[in-house]
Amino acid sequence: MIEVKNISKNYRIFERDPGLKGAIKSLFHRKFQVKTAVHNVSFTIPKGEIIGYIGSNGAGKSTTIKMISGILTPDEGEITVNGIVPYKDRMENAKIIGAVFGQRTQLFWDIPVQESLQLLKHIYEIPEEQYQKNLAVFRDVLDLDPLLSIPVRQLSLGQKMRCELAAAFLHNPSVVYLDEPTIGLDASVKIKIRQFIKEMNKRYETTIILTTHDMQDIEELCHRVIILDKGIVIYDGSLLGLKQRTTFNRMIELEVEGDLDHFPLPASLQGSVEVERKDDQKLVLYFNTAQISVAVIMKAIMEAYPVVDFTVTEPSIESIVQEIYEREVKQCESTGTY
Ligand SMILES: Nc1ncnc2c1ncn2[C@@H]1O[C@H](COP(=O)(O)OP(=O)(O)OP(=O)(O)O)[C@@H](O)[C@H]1O
Repeated sequence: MIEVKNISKNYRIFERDPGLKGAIKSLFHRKFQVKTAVHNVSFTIPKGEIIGYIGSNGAGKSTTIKMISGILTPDEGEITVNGIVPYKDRMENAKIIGAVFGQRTQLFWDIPVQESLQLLKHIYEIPEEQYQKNLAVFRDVLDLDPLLSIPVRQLSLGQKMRCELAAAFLHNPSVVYLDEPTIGLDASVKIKIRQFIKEMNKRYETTIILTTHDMQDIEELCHRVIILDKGIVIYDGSLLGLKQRTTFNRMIELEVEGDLDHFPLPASLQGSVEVERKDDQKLVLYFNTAQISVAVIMKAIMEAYPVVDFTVTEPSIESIVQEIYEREVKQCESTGTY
């Protein structure tokens, strides 16, 4: 269980005038700006939950993860991970957590993966039986066999990520932080990695905090999402609830035979749907199922248009998150708060 109560973190960014004169001056008068990366953030994550911690670049996601994993100390507020205060008891905390930080590696660059995993076994004092059992699962789900004898520096990005995940879960941590685990990977590796995360969560009830810009990761892995914007939590709730918050929760893409100019929107749909014209034959209708059903729209459409093809889809989470950001910005502008 992770409990985060009212944490804030500011960074001091030192400023220096250009040139030698500036360098000498800065030795005596250090000017700095204060940047608030995380402001008054609170949440609780029960054991075994996978949460998506999302937000735009610079929103404060990594800073939060660094505080929960004990790398940084919050300026204000409190954190406990399974009862341990991570930044006070780093050694104890390290035993119960695992982490994958996008571009960094915890494997040893020049030695074969298998030997890196052996070293981690000794560092974490993993019993032989547990090590062999976990390795067997990782070899199977992450398809590690062809990679074990290769030094990390010779692996591709996707191959390295599969090994990083094995390293992060090797000691059966109860909490794992995954920072962009699928960034830059091709579709088949992404699928494999998501399967692995699901499998670990199910098998060992591992609590997982996932930061990602890939909304497919969120769709497939998380029931709950926390959205951060400029260091502040702007949404904490279910993925379903997030989808329901959007103005339009469905869209129908439509292709007609002939020119759309000859077919005005049926009067019964006016006011209930928003229309986007793609080209002479293609149209997208946006609407909310709380106001009007797909069946009512389709009946009116079939009567009014010579329909060739149609699809009913949900808007992407990316567009929903974008809408929530924009709503937040407008609210801040109208109240004068930022
Ligand atoms: N070491 C640092 N010194 C000064 N400012 C920092 C430092 N680390 C982060 N920041 C600033 O704090 C803010 C939050 O950064 P953070 O890395 O937590 O965001 P993020 O949500 O993880 O972004 P991204 O999605 O780009 O990784 C940003 O404005 C960033 O410039």
